[in-house]
Order: sequence, then structure tokens, then C-alpha cells
Amino acid sequence: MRKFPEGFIWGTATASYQVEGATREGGRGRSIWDTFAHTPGKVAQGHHGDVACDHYHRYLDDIQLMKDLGISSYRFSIAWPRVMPEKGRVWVKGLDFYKRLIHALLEAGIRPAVTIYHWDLPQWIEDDGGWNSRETVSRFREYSEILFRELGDLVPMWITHNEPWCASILGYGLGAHAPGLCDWRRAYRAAHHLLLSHGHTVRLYRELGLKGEIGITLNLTPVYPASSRPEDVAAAHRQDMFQNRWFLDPVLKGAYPEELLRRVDAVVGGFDAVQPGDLEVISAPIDFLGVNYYSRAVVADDPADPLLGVRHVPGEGPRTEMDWEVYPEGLYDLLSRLRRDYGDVPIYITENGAAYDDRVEGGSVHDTNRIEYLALHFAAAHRFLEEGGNLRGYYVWSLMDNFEWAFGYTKRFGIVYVDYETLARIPKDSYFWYQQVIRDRAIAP
Ligand SMILES: N#[N+]C[C@@H]1[C@@H](O)[C@H](O)[C@@H](O)[C@@H]2O[C@H]12
Repeated sequence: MRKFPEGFIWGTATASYQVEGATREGGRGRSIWDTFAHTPGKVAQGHHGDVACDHYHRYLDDIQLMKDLGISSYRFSIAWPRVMPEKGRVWVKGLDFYKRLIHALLEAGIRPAVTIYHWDLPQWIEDDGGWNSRETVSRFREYSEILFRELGDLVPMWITHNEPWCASILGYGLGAHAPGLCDWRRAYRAAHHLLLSHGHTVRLYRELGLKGEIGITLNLTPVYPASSRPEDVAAAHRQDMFQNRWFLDPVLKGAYPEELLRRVDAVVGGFDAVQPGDLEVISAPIDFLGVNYYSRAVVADDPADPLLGVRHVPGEGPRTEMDWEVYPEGLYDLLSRLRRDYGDVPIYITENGAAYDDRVEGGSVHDTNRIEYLALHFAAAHRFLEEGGNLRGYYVWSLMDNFEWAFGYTKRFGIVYVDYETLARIPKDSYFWYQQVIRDRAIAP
């Protein structure tokens, strides 16, 4: 057996807009994802999060599932529109649901890990410029301070942002996510303001003297050249800078990659969002780095690509329902690279999992492909631990099937199946497999 260390954190993760529903309850205002999802053509089959998994009302049953699973921590996000529903209005009662959720988790012996922002920006803030506006940085700090003052003594682990790369690039550059804009200048500005708000919030956490730990979650994708040709190796370097170092370097080294700044100049005519002192704020020391890993990228040189001069090449491995290559070696390579290039920063894998075409058969879901996916990735993490890697925990994405952003409910990532007609939960075979891993604190060799 491959044993994990005593005290290793096993968890599951979700996010507010993806599971809660109740988008008109508790005084909640509209988010950019309410707007985006209700805009025809933006989300598969016109799906939206109005009901989602109804976690808002079913959280006690969901916590029982977590308790039976045996996890030690549950990662979830707080919906900013529940706290700041409209301009000029703070609705602290909007936190009542989260206070109930957190107390129930603590009673179940489950450590709450709170993501402050997982993409559901209040619509009124987007109307005021959203992450393209530096004003949002101070609004995020104000929002964070409310959370810290109301929940700071109950919550031991805080994540400022989830995947700021996605929130900025997909939301403002490619238009694939809310708010659905296609403007690279706004995307670069949004990325900077997300990072800046992270840094100010870390500093605030320290100023308030809170005793927990705070970090940020980045979606990181190790990049491999399609061949050993120098052109392809250089292409991989450029993609790595765009995909990973853009956020890793400011947070952990206090500087953007020089080549990125040159490319930004060339593509959007200058990085005008950075002001003196910003990078010092962004690189406020963190207690951990959250890593979301799903797959790798393989790229070749392609001069026809205006942004980076790269072309993505499909890897040889099997694919998930997201058409992502199953490549567990990439997790080990990524963790090793972080240790090599960024020092021994404590790491949590804050998301890892896979979407498959799950079917209910006789009341069960035999998702052997997801068990294999998780087993291979747990083994990669174990290899890193065996080499002295500072890995503190692993959150499986996701506890339950949920609203998969632009894919709506067509992609199932959960270890618990959700029947969207009845909202019944059915633990999949992977749930019971994970339950045994947690009991054994080990995986089979
Ligand atoms: N796609 N996909 C699954 C999963 C998504 O559901 C999460 O909300 C994101 O943090 C991250 O993209 C990963």
C-alpha cells in the first residue's frame, strides 16, 4: 500500500454558483453568471444555476454524505452577491446560510476551506467595470473584510481567488465565461486587478491577526513540447509563461515574466494596469498555494498564431468527457516544478477530478474510469510526497455533479451523482472507493 502521511487532508470541493441554487433567496443579488447563463446561446441547452443542486436547502444531507465519506475538509465558495447584492448595500445576513453551513461542518468534524471568489461577481460591480476596473480591488477587500470579521474565527483556511486565469482570460478575453467579453486589453487588466485584490486581502488577513491560513488557487497546466525541435521547445516555454508563470511569478516572485510584458505590449499596446507598488502587494507572503490540476498541454511552434505562436497538439493518452487527456505524470511533473522553481511553498491540490458519461444502473453508478483517474493521480501525488514534497492535502473535484459553467449540467465531475429531475443524490462507486482510501490513508500499489 502507498501510505499518505498522518494528518494529510482529504477533501472535496464545490463552488457557490455551481451547487447552491436559491439565486433569489436570502437577499441575494444577481451575479454575472446569472446574467450570462440566462443569455441565450451562452450555456449548453440554456442551463443555468437558478436551482443547480439546491445545496442551499440540502446542505445538511450533503454534509452527511461528506461525513460518511470520511473527508476531513470541505472546500466551498461564498457568493459575493449574497453579501453585496446591490451598489451601496451590504447585507451581512446574506452570510446566514454560510454560518449554518460552517457550524454544521464543524459539528461533523469537517474543516471548512472557504474560497472567497469563485467567479460569481455581483452584476452591479460588473456594470461598474468589473475586474477591468481598479475600483473592484477595493470592493473585493471590503467584501473580504466582512467575511473575515464574521467568519474569520470559524474558518481555518481561506482561498482568495479560484483560477484568476479563467476569470480573466475566459471571462474578458475569450468570452467563453461570464461576463462574456472578447477584449485582450480588458483581460490583462482583469488579471492584474484579480492578483492585486488577492495581495490586499492577504495583507488584510494579517492585519486582522487571524490565526488560520490563506492562499490562492491557480489552475496550472504543465506544458510539453510536441517534439525536441528547438522551435517546439520555445513554443512550450511561451505557453508555460502564458498559462502558468503569468500568475505564479507575481504571486511567488513579485514580478511578471519580462517576455509576457513584451508580448502584452505587442498585442494590446501596453500593460497600463500596473502601478508602482502593485507587485509588492501581489507577492504578499502566502501560507499555501492551491493547485487545480486536470491535464497537460502539448504544443508545437506555429508562427500563424498571433498571440503566442503556438499550436496545441493532442496528447496520446485516453480522454475524459471534457476531451482532456488523462495524464497523471503531469501532476507529478507540475508539483516537482513548483518545488524546483518556486521553493518549498506548502501546496494543497484544491481540485483534481474528471468528467465521464456516468449512467445509473440499478441504483448504482459504476464509474470505474473515474476511480482509475483518481487512483493514478493520487499515486502521482504520493510519489511527490515520497520525495519530500510539501503537499498538505487533496480536494477531489467534485463532491457532486454540478453546473459545469458553459457546459451546464452536461458534464458530470461528481463522486456523487445528482438526478437533476429529483435532485436525489446517488453515491457513485468512486465515492466508496475514495471512502476506503481515506480509511486506509493509502492507495493500492
Ligand atoms: N472544467 N472543469 C471542472 C472545474 C470547474 O467546475 C471549477 O469550477 C473550476 O475551478 C475548474 O475548472 C475546473
